Parts: sequence; C-alpha cells; structure tokens
Amino acid sequence: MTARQVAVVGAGRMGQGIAAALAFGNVPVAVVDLRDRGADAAAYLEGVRASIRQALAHKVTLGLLTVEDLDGVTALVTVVGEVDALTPMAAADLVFEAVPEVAEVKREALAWIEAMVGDTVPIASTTSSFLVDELAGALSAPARFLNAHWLNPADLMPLVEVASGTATSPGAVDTTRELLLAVGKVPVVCAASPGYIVPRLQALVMNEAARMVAEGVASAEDIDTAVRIGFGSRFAVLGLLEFIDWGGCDTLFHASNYLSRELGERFAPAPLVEANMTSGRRGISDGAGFYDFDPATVADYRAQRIADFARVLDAVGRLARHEEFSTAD
Ligand SMILES: NC(=O)C1=CN([C@@H]2O[C@H](COP(=O)(O)OP(=O)(O)OC[C@H]3O[C@@H](n4cnc5c(N)ncnc54)[C@H](O)[C@@H]3O)[C@@H](O)[C@H]2O)C=CC1
Ligand SMILES: O=C(O)[C@@H](O)C(=O)[C@H](O)[C@@H](O)CO
Repeated sequence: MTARQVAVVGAGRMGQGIAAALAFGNVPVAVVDLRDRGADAAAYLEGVRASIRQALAHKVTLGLLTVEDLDGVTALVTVVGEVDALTPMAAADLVFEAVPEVAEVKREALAWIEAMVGDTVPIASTTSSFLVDELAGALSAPARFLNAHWLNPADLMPLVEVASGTATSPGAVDTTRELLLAVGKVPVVCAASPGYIVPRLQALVMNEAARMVAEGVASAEDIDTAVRIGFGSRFAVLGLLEFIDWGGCDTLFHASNYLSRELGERFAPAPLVEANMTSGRRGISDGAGFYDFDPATVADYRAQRIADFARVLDAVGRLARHEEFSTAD
C-alpha cells in the first residue's frame, strides 16, 4: 500500500523538516503538536507554519521549486494542535512520530498515535538512538511499528535509515520505503542496532575530531577543512567499504595496527578486515574484497568513479584545471 496522506506528530526541527520533505514530494501532510501550550498554542502553530513555508520558499531561491508551485506545495501542509488532530490522524495512512528524544515522552506519544489511527496504519518513530523494541511496548499492535531515522535537515538530506523491531511486519517497512522513494528519499534498511548506520559512524569521527582539537593536532578550522575537502568529497563518491577495496585491506590492516599501538585500542583493525586480507580479498588488486571486481570492467568502473569525483569537486569549487596554473618562464 502506498501512503497518500501522512501525519507527523511533533512540530520541532525534524517534524517540520519531514513535513516540508513530504509536501515538496506532493504528499499531503498534517503536522500535529501534542504539547499543551495553553494561551500560546495559536502563536506556536503559526510559527511552525511560517517556518515550513520559509523552508519551502528557500527551495524557490535554490531553483528547486518554481514560485508558481510554492503556494500549492505549502497548502499540502496543515498544522494543528491536539484538539484538532482527530480528522487528520484518522485520514493518515502513515504516521511519523517526531517528539523529543525522551523514552517516556515517545511512549506516551506512540500510545496516543495508535489510538488515533486505523488498525494497520504504520507508525514510524524518528528516534536517533532508541531501538524499535525499546519503544514497541507502548503499542498494542507492534507489527505496525518501525523506525525511520531521517537525517537533519530532513527536507534536503536524501538518506533515511529504516529499521525494524522483532515484531515489525514486512508490510509496514514496505509502505514506509515506498513513501520515502515516492518523495525522492533514499531509504536504506538496517538492523535495529544502536546508532543505525550514520550516527554510529559519525559519532566515531566526530569524537575523534574533538580529541584532535584537545591534543593540539590541528585547529578546529583546519580539521573541518580537511573533512570538507578531503574526507567529505571522497566519501560523497566512494562508500567506506568501497574505499577499503580501493586502498587495499592490507593497507588498512597495517595502518590500524600502527594507530592502535600509538593512539589506542579503538583503532584496532576489524576482524573482517583481517579476514579479507588473509583470504585473498584485499580489494581491487585481488579482484574481490567487500565487493567483487570483474577484470573485464574494472577499468571502466574506476574511470566512472574518477568522473564522479570530478563532478563532486567541481560542485564544491575545488576541481583544479590545468589552465589555472601559470607556466614556468
Ligand atoms: N535534531 C536532529 O538533528 C535529529 C533528531 N532526530 C530525532 O527526531 C526526533 C525529534 O527531534 P527534534 O525535532 O530535533 O526535536 P525538537 O525538540 O526540535 O522537536 C520536538 C517537538 O516536540 C514538542 N514537545 C516537547 N515536549 C513534548 C511532549 N512532552 N510531548 C509532545 N511533544 C513535545 C516540542 O515542543 C517540539 O515541537 C527525536 O527523536 C530526535 O532524536 C533524528 C535525526 C536528527
Ligand atoms: O545525522 C543526523 O542528522 C542525525 O543522525 C543526528 O544528528 C543525530 O541526532 C545523531 O547523530 C546524534 O548524535
């Protein structure tokens, strides 16, 4: 089943971003604020509407949406408080929960959502840390429950990490994936494992960057320049595991042993890195690694990736052209 009408419960940074992403993809969406705001409620809801409109208007400035379409897209978003939530919740065929990252608050919101929607409507949390099974107890029908971890800013970042719990039905995952694909997102399905994919990876490098500042290895500015120009542009093209295959598992294995001796156990080579090295799967040079490389097409594959690099570097204004360099007198 493809979701054609969505509700987002939670009207903060992520709730607004998700709503903007859905409307941008032509999907009607109701944003529901569950917090009791007393006399401030109307002003809060108006602020949320204005902020979503501003995010969509920014897309006009960026050339991603025509000015003629702005009003129509904005009109796909309704923003309501709990008192007016009955109709949009009953109409929703998928719900994203985006309340604060506090287990009790999430459980309360999930129980409320379940009571408001149809029996089989999938409910996706957007939690960036809790596992599906840790929250599923809030629902009487956990088969409909999963997590969809959007990246921030949700209206722009294409990746959404979709994770199931032990009770999640394949149908709930399929409906969520279909919706995400329909609005131009790139869903990846992963196990309900702490940190999913991106938060787990980035927690390691973000903490390492902070350690480097504390150790005086480099300034925050220089580390961030290195990340933007080196690390970031490279990994916009090559996946981490793909790059292991490019550089060779043996290179990573030896470097990791050296770093773990010098800097600490956290740099020790992963067992799979060692296993690939010793089983003749060092990467492109062996014709196999995390990926298999067909000798007949590997040259084309490399040329394609180099062309991809050039495009990414050009987009960030860092592609060197020969004509820029002065000739020796
Ligand atoms: N901020 C980020 O960069 C990312 C956040 N997430 C996840 O998205 C979810 C939402 O996070 P944000 O949008 O950043 O939070 P936020 O704080 O910006 O928004 C939460 C919304 O819930 C409301 N709220 C506060 N207390 C409440 C309560 N007791 N009951 C109901 N609503 C309440 C807030 O007023 C606000 O409207 C969290 O689970 C977070 O882990 C996921 C990816 C990135
Ligand atoms: O990458 C993202 O947008 C999110 O995963 C977050 O920033 C999370 O809140 C997470 O990484 C917490 O550290």
